[in-house]
Amino acid sequence: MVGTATPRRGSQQGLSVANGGQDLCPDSAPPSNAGSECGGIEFSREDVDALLSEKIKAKNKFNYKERCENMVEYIKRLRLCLRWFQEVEASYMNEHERLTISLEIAERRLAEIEFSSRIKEEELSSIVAELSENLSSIQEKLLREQEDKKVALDSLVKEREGRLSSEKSEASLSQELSKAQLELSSANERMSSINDMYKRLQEYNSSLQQYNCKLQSDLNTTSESLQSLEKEKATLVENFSHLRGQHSSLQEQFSTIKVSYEDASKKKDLLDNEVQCLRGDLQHVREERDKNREQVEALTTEVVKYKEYTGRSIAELDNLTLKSKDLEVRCLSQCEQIRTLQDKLTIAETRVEEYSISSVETQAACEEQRKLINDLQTRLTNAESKVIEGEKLRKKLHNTILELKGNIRVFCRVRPLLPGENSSEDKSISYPTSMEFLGRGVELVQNGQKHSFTFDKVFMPEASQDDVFVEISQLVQSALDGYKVCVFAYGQTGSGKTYTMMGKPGIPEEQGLIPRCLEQIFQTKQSHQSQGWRYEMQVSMLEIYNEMIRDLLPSNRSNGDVARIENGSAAKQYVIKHDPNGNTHVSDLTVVDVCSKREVSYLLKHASHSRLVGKTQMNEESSRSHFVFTMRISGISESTGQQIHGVLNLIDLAGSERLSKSGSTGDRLKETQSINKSLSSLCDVIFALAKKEEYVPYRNSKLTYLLQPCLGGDSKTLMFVNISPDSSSSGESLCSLRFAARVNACEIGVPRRNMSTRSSESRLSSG
Ligand SMILES: Nc1ncnc2c1ncn2[C@@H]1O[C@H](COP(=O)(O)OP(=O)(O)OP(=O)(O)O)[C@@H](O)[C@H]1O
Repeated sequence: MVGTATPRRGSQQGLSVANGGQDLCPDSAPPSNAGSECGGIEFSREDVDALLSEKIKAKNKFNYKERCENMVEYIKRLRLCLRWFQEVEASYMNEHERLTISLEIAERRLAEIEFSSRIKEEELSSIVAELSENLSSIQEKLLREQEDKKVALDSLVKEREGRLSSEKSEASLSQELSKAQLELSSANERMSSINDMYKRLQEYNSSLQQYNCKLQSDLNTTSESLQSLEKEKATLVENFSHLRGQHSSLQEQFSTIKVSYEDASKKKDLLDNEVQCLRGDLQHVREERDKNREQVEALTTEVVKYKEYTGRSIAELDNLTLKSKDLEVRCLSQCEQIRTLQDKLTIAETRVEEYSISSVETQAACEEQRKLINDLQTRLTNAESKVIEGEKLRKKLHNTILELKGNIRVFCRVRPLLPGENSSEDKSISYPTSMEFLGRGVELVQNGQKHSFTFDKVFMPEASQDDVFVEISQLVQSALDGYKVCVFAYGQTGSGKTYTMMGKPGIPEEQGLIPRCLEQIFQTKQSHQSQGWRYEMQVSMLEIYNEMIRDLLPSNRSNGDVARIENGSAAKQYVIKHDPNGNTHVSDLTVVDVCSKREVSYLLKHASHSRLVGKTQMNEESSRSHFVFTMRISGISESTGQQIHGVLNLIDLAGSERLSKSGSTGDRLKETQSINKSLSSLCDVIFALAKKEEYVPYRNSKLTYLLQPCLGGDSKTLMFVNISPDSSSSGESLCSLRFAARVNACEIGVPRRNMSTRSSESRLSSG
């Protein structure tokens, strides 16, 4: 740009020189290199000045012609210069325009820069203000720091002093440090030993887990062997009764054989006597015959003598002949007699022989029978002792199984959908099918979230009343063995607690646990009688309604009582007491001696009519109270003098329900609140037991106080958690399942068998 602007200035001066000094031009000689200068694009002012001065110098040196030619040449050159100037001007104009545009752009940019600089300026001014503020605060800080510094200096002095003292203490600390290091090393050693112990404990833990698995498998094998033992016991008992039958029939056979043997021996004696007589007779007849023979011989010799000496008279001879004939006849008859007697004798002898053979045979048979009887008796005693041993083993195994399973066990029962409940909705309850959780797991979906639970047993809706009872029959046996047993049903209202405990009256297949337990108890009572056991049973039934106890058995009850209770006024005050043996007594409660299932069924019917039920939105016949059925069993073995005292508590709790859902008002609301309060007290007790807390709030409700020995004592307890499959109840079901899971995790005391060997019979104490 500088290069193009400079020629413009030079050309202006050049033109003025050319116009003003036209007379000068001819004098001036054109420079030898002018053409090249004009044709060049670069033409500076200095060049033009030099040209003019050359022309002035050359003014006087050339003549006019030359000057003209020079002038023409010079003009040509000037023209060229002019063209060049024009071109330069055009380019200048272009350049000018370009510059103007770029100037505009630059101006715009300048404006922008100015704007941004103004903003920046403002920012800067604010920063400056801020900085000035900072400065003032820094100055303040500085002042403060100076003050602090002073203080610090003072403290430095003090610190120095302190340092001196700390140096002293450092020495002592270093000693302590060395001690601490020693301690640290010992602690490290301890730590390593603890780590070792930890590893060992982990190993131990894994071995325990293995042991646990082994125990589980043992448990399975034990339960299998228990089952096989049960079967063996049943076959043994069968054999036993069969042997008994055989024994009695053999005894009968033996006695008939004995009688026939005695008859035979009597007959033999008679025959022996007869033979003896016959022998005597035979001897007598033989002697007579011999005598007669001798007589005949003597007579024949006499006859011969007479014949020789015919001097005798013919009459005498005839007489003698007659005599001899008579004697011969007698002799013949006697011979006949002897023959018949001999025949008789041989017959009698053969009969005697026969009888003696048969009596020997009978004796042998008798001996055999005796041996058989002895054998049977030893087998019988063996079988009896085997049965007793088997029974003992069964009890032991059963108790071991229960101990392994835990003394408080939880069974979950899901009832089927009832008519009117929505079966088309997504199912909220499912059951895992893996081998590990089969029959023990239940899964509940609530608000799209799945909750899994495991219990000792889960009964699906298809489970029958019998399937449920089979699982608890061992517990009933425990009550007969002298244990305290408690079975209770917990769950939301309408979830099937009463159905589980009582069942449907009048339909044998739908009988609940209580009637089935009674059947088992009375059947066992009957079968144990043959083993020498005698039992006494007593029952009591009560309900807890609005935190008050009501006696449900007839003798203590009248309609007036009910009215008074229902009005909440002067009701009988039943007091719950626990004795040191863990037995519970309720004062004034009716306790009835019972001998048969029929008697208890009658009492149960009476009690279920007396029980307070009401209609709620959730259940047509909702139990509004906790029902407690208690059976005390005392047994004595006549052979060993052993005594047992068992208790069976079967409890149907009132259903938990949400006030909002139940739609209760008035008295029903009061009932619901009372039910929920006692159930929450039950939860509190279970939670305290689960956490192994020192204080367990049993006394917070009548229910928990009554159940104290079952929950925290030495009894065998089973809880049923009843669940409704209806998805609209999933919230309540989740609460129930959570509570049941806590109960399942609880550890209560070891169950104790109430057994003694006193010979004197003692009556049960009545509550
Ligand atoms: N397993 C089952 N099979 C068939 N029906 C059942 C079953 N369980 C419960 N039911 C029926 O469901 C209904 C409610 O049962 P139930 O009265 O036993 O409930 P609940 O839990 O005792 O209620 P609440 O606490 O209100 O007394 C009854 O009609 C009962 O017959």
